[in-house]
Amino acid sequence: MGKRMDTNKNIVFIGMPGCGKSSIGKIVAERLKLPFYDVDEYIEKKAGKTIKEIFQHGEEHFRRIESEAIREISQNRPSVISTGGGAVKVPLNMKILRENSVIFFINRPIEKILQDIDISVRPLLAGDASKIYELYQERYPLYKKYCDIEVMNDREFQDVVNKIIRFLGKMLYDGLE
Ligand SMILES: Nc1ncnc2c1ncn2[C@@H]1O[C@H](COP(=O)(O)OP(=O)(O)O)[C@@H](O)[C@H]1O
Ligand SMILES: O=C(O)C1=C[C@@H](OP(=O)(O)O)[C@@H](O)[C@H](O)C1
Ligand SMILES: [Mg+2]
Repeated sequence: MGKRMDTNKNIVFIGMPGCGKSSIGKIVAERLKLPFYDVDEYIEKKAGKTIKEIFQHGEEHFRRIESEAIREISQNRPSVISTGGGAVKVPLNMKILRENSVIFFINRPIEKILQDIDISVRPLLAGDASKIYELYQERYPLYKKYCDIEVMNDREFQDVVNKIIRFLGKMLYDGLE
């Protein structure tokens, strides 16, 4: 039997923009009766601006604000945290999260993502949804590298959430290894 899971860990979701992190995170938090933080929402509330407006000052500017938000949110343990799709681009974000979290990679087929999302509110895809394929090539190795567990989101939300909760239960019992 492996090491027991520290029950004080955050539960973090990473994955492509539009893969379901915000929706799934919210349901998992409700089911586990834990506080829920969506990093993008937290940033918008704190800055009083939309993500799109913040991006007008450049991606680097957004990434700095995003890192600060991740650092602040990760201190409220235990919480459920849905990151933005690009959080994995900054190694320090992942160092902070890996110290005190269980990290789930939500993987959703790109075709399904393209069916659902409104690209106008996702600055990196604005004007050209096919950019998502390039993003996927670039980021897939990072999502794999930083996650503890990969979960496919190609069914109903409730099925995916049940799977995540079963994993967490198993971890509590057996540990991560
Ligand atoms: N399993 C699913 N079933 C139905 N719709 C889904 C599913 N997963 C994601 N979606 C839809 O995809 C869109 C993006 O989801 P969201 O939670 O905002 O993703 P993210 O936070 O990863 O960008 C939403 O409209 C959401 O309802
Ligand atoms: O992939 C990215 O770089 C981004 C994803 C967005 O979040 P979602 O993954 O929730 O769409 C948001 O943080 C911002 O537009 C940048
Ligand atoms: Mg989101």
